[in-house]
Amino acid sequence: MGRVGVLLLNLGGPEQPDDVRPFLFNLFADPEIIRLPFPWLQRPLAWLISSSRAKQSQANYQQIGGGSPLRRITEEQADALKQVLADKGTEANIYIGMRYWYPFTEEAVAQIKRDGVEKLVVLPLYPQFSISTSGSSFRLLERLWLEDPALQRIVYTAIPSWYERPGYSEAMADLIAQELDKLENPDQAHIFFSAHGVPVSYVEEAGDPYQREIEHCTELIMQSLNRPNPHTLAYQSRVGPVEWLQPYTEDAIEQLAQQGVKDLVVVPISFVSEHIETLQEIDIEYREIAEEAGIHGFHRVPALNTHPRFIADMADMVTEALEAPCQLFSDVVQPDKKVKIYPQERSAWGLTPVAEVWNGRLAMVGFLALLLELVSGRGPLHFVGIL
Ligand SMILES: C=CC1=C(C)c2cc3[nH]c(cc4nc(cc5[nH]c(cc1n2)c(C)c5CCC(=O)O)C(CCC(=O)O)=C4C)c(C)c3C=C
Ligand SMILES: [Fe+2]
Ligand SMILES: [Fe+2]
Repeated sequence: MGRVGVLLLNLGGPEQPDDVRPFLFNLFADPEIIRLPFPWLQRPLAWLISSSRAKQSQANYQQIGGGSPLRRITEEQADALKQVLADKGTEANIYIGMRYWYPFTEEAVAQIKRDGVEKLVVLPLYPQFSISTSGSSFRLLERLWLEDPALQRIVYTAIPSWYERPGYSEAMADLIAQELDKLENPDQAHIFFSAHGVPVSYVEEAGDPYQREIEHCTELIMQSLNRPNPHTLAYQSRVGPVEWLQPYTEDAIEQLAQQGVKDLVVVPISFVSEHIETLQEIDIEYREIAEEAGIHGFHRVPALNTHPRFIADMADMVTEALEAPCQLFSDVVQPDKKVKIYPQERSAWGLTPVAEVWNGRLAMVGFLALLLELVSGRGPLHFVGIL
């Protein structure tokens, strides 16, 4: 078959306090995370937001030991996957490509080239597709491939999302069942799926399939679980002033408290490893909200990490992908290609929706320029090298 590689894609996380600000800068400099009409504004804005957010974010990471455990857990997953693949007769090198921190995707791709990999499976560690996660990594890889003829010789296939695999929903159901069975009245507990949110505009304007996939995913897990418990889906980790997918996790918790729910079993479903948003946001912030609202039985289902059923399923997914027709980055970067990114209409004079959108954008640019100058003492023209 030739030399086989598996590239695991992930977000990355700061490993120590000093990493937090540059990590945040990398994240906000990504146009798939903040969608701006003017590319030149991306880096000044990323600098502004990362600078203003760094302190709070550092304090959050401090609550979980100072840094993210994401790299360590992803390396454990990679080792476990390599072993299970070898047991099945497939010798493969596993590479980790993080989007916003070490080991960066670019480093992983350079290593893949040095190792002479001939057949590559690109597997994002996000069960559901979002343009802000897997989509962003695929777009980066698409660019690296376009720029490098050596990479173009590698036969690769990219897996856009995989939450529908029975191995995944069974592993999730197993973890939920274990948590329920610790309770005095397991059937009365409310199962609370908390997915990472995205801005509504990603779904409604850019055609992100994320919300649809998350909703389908929770239904499949409930079917695998096959228990009578009521369940709710809500979205966490909102950032910034725009509207994100609703209901928001904090509001949904308060509503369930008002309905008299006593035991809440929280299931994080957008991600397969423990990270800041499970260990700090759910375990500390949302627990506090629940307790203040009167829910004293707050329980959290652990992330899959190296759950054997999950790792075995990942190994199956890799061997199946090696046999199946290849999916190129251009096929998976934006699944719903027919959707227009920005509202389009014929140009016309007057206060049309397009004019209103542009008025809003220009006002935002003016406001940000002012803010930038206030915080840094330097105007936006400095940042683009004009002054
Ligand atoms: C501002 C927009 C953001 C979007 C859209 C977004 C989508 C998104 N993110 C994850 C998973 C993770 N995000 C993590 C950290 C993180 N994400 C954002 C912003 C957006 N995410 C910020 C500002 C941060 C930094 C942390 C903070 O300051 O609050 C992480 C954590 C990595 C770690 O350090 O452990 C994960 C994981 C998904 C799945 C997703 C959309 C589907
Ligand atoms: Fe995020
Ligand atoms: Fe957060």
